Amino acid sequence: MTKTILRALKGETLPTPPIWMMRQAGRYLPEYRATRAEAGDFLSLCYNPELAAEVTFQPIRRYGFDAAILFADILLLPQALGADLWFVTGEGPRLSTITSEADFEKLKPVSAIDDTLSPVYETVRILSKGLPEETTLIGFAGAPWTVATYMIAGKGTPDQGPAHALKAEKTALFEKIIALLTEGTIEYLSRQVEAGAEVVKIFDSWAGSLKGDDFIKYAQEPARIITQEMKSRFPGLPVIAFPRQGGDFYKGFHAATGADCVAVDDSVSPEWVAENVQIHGCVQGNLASKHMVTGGEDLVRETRAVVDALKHGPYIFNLGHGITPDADPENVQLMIDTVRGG
Ligand SMILES: Cc1c2[nH]c(c1CCC(=O)O)Cc1[nH]c(c(CCC(=O)O)c1C)Cc1[nH]c(c(CCC(=O)O)c1C)Cc1[nH]c(c(C)c1CCC(=O)O)C2
Repeated sequence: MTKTILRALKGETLPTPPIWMMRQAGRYLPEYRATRAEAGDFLSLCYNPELAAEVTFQPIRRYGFDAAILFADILLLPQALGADLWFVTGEGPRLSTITSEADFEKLKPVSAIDDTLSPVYETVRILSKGLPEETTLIGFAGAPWTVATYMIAGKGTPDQGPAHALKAEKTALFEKIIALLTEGTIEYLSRQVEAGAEVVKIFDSWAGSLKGDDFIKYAQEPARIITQEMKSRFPGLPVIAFPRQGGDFYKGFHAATGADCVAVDDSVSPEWVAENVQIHGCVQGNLASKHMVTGGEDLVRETRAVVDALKHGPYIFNLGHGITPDADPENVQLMIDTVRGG
C-alpha cells in the first residue's frame, strides 16, 4: 500500500503530511468556471459524468494533490429521494420543504435513489480509471443532520432554526427524516465504493449547532451507524468524519463512531487537536480558508504552525472548511509548497 492518504488513514505518521483541500474543484479555478459554463449550470455539471470527472481532475493536474474528491453535492441525495432541488446564482441551494408527515410520505424509498444518482457512480468509475496511481479517490455524502437542515428549511440558514424547531415540535417526524437519510447515505456511499471510491467522507457541516444530547443523538449516532455499516460491508474501508464545529465532541469522535479520521475546522487550535483528538487516531485539517484569499507571510507562518503541531501523529493536511470562490490559485500553490517543502 503506497498511497500516502491511505497510509495516514491507517495510522502511520508520515515525514510530509499528504494534502488535499475541501472544495478543491471550484469557482476559484478558471478551468472549473469554463467547464461549468460548458455544462450550463451546477446541477447539470454534477450529473454529467465526463464533465464532473473533468473538474475533479483539474486540481489534481494543476497541483498534484494526494487525494481527489468526487465532484458532486450533498444535496443530490435529497433530490434522489424526491425533493425538488435548484440553485439560485449568488444565493445557494433551494429545495422543496419537508415539514409535515404528508411531505415525508411523498418522498421516494431509498431503493429508488440509483435512478437519479447513477451518473454520479459513472463519474466515480471514470475517476477510478483515470487518476494517477498515487492519488486516492474520496467519495462523500452529507451527514443526515446537515442534509436534513436543508430539506426542512428548503435552503441554507444561518442557525438551522427550522430544523431545530421541527426537532423540538415534531420529534417523531424529525427522527424519521434522520433515519431515512441514514439509510439513504449508506446505500449512496456503498454504490460509490463499488464504483471505485477508496475512502468515504461524511460532511456534517452544521454539527456544531447541535448541543449536548442532541449532538450525540443526531450527529454522533448517525455517523456511528453509517461508519459501522460501511465497514461491515467493505472491510478495511477508511472513513473520514467531519462534525464541523464539534468543539469538545471532537475528542471522543473516533472512539464513539469508529471513524479512522476526524476532520477538524479552524475553530479549534492545532495544538488542542494534537493533544485531545490526534491521540485517538488520524486527524485532518485545519488551516483557515481565508489564507487562500490573503496569502503572503501569514499564510506561510500559519501553514507551518498547523503542520508543526500535527506532524507528530497520523495527519492529513487540509483547510478547516472549503476554499472560497475569491481565493487566489497562487496562494494554494504557496500553501502546498510550504507543506511539502518545509
Ligand atoms: C453544505 C454543503 C453543500 N455541499 C457540500 C456541503 C458540505 C461541505 C461544506 O460545508 O462546504 C459538499 C460539497 N459540495 C461540492 C463538493 C465537491 C467536492 C469538493 O471539491 O470538495 C462537496 C464535497 C461542490 C460544490 N457545491 C456547490 C458548489 C458551488 C456551485 C457553483 O459552481 O456555482 C460547489 C463547487 C454549491 C453548494 N452546495 C451546498 C451549498 C450550501 C452550496 C452553495 C454555496 C456556494 O455557492 O458555495 C451544499
